Parts: sequence; C-alpha cells; structure tokens
Amino acid sequence: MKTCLDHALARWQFNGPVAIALSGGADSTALLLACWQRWPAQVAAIHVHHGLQDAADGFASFCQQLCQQCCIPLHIERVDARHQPGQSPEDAARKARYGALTAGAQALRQVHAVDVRSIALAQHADDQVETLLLALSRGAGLPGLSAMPAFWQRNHLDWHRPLLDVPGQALRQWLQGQGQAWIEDPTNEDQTFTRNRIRQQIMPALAEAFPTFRHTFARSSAHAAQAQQLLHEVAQEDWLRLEQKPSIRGLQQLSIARQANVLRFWLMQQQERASTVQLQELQRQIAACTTRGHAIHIKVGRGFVIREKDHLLWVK
Ligand SMILES: Nc1ncnc2c1ncn2[C@@H]1O[C@H](COP(=O)(O)OP(=O)(O)OP(=O)(O)O)[C@@H](O)[C@H]1O
Repeated sequence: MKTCLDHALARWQFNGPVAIALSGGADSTALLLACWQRWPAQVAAIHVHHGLQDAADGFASFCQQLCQQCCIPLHIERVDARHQPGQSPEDAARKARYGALTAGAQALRQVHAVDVRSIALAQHADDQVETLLLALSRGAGLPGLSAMPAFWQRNHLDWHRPLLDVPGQALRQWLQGQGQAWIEDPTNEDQTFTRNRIRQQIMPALAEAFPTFRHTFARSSAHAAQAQQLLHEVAQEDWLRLEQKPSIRGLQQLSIARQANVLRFWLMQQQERASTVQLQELQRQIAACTTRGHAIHIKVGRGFVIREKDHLLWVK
C-alpha cells in the first residue's frame, strides 16, 4: 500500500542531483532513505556539524554510517553557530545552517563530483503547523502566517521542502517499517522551548478538536502566502510610482495601508524590519510632516529613519 511519503515524493519535481540536508533525526533520515530508494543515482547528503551540543559528534557519525551503508556521497560541514548578543541561539544556528548547506553543495560538486542543483529539507506537516502557531503567538503579519514555502531559489540553488504534506508520525512509522533507526535529539524533550510545548501540549488537543487541522491550517497558510505575494506586487508598483525613493509627499498621497506596505518594502531593502509600534510612529510623523522644519528621527530595527530634505533616509 502506498504511504503519504510515497505520494509526496511522487508529486515532487526537482532538478537533480539533490542533496538532502541530513541531521540524523527521524525526518531527514526518512527523506534521505526514501529518495535513495527511488532515485539511487541522484541523491547525496550534507550534514552540518554545529558543535553546539555534546551530542553533535554522535549525530555526525550516525550520518556517516548511514551514508556509507547505502554508498550515498556525504559532506560534513563544520560551523561555529555561536549566537551574537541579542540574537536567539536557534536563529543563529538556523542562519549558520543555511550558509553551511550552500557550502556543502559546493563541496559535493568539487570533492565528490556530484553536480548538486537542489537541496531538500525534511520539515513536515506538523512543523508547518508549529511554525504557523508560533507566528500567531508573535502577532505576525502575512509573511509569518504564510509559514514555510515548499520551494525557493537562493545562491544559485533550488531549495525544496517536499514533506510539508506528510505528518511527522507517518515518517517515523515508515522508518520503523524499514527497520531503520534514527537519532532522537535530546533537546526535543526540553519544555523551555516554545516549539516543544506546542508539539507536546497543543498538537494533541488540536488533533482531537479539529481532526483535519494539518490540512486546513496549511490551506490558510497558502492563502496568506498568495495575499502576501499580491502585497509585494502592489509595493513594487507603488515604489516605482515614488520613483524608487521614499519621498514624504509621495508617501502622504498613499492610503495608510499602502503607505505601511511600501514602507515595509523599502525597509526590507535595507535588510530591516520595523515593529508594529515603530511603523505606526513613523506613519504618524509622516502625516505630521507638513512644514519644512519638521524633523523625523525614529528608531527602526538596528538604526534610525530620519528626514533628509523631502525624503526619508535609513541610517545606522
Ligand atoms: N545538523 C543538520 N545538518 C543538516 N541538515 C539539518 C541539520 N539540522 C536540521 N537540518 C535540516 O533542517 C530541517 C529542519 O530542521 P529542524 O531542526 O527543524 O528539524 P530536526 O528536528 O532536526 O529534523 P530531523 O528529524 O530531520 O532531524 C531538517 O529536517 C533537516 O533537513
């Protein structure tokens, strides 16, 4: 009988060869093994050695053994994922991991002669719901509610999440059916992480109250992603109309919603994000800016938005 995993892989299209981001946990072990069974000559693996946990060596040697057994080319990339002051440890580890996976794809090309075009991550349907709930708990806007995309391009690579429709439990059952072990991450039990509390306390309650919640929540995220795409297109049009400069007069002519949308778009270009309160204050000051002498100086992200003649400027 075909499993959800079989169906997900049957629908998945990628430019080969593909490197699986292999942590040694259940999800990426299942993705690697299932891909290798389907496309034995098209699959490689990258493991990122974080050095964050004492267990990191154990994860790396598990990945090494698994890949050796199946003759799958593996690259292990070491990273220093220590976080900067003010940055969350998980955020630092995630950023370091994406850089390391890109470097790993290059190493597979150079050292193993595998011409990797795509990287696949093993996040599944439960991870998607957790991401959406975390976004809701932060009061996120549409970008956060869109949750994780199944496909994007970055650094000349295609990035995929082919398992977003597959429940986590189905992956573990599939591995058990194959007699394949995996490594259980000891931090998954740690209730100080919000994600773990969601997994252990909220997900079972959701399953009881709304049996199809994975599917319907994913549909809501897809609607949010589509609406966000529209907002992005509107921002691009407004930005062109402003002649690609945040002119105060031009901004004043937009509705409050369009103004907020194009301001976020402009700040994104500076790699910055305004909090809701900062954006509201900025808009209040733009509205009040009716005389030559009106100064603007507002903290936004790691810098300030200031008035420079007829325009806004973002400075550090
Ligand atoms: N150390 C790592 N090396 C390579 N890829 C990783 C590593 N850690 C995570 N990934 C990839 O990122 C995905 C999401 O990571 P996350 O930490 O959310 O999940 P995980 O609990 O490690 O998943 P898994 O059950 O696959 O271990 C993983 O499914 C995997 O594809």
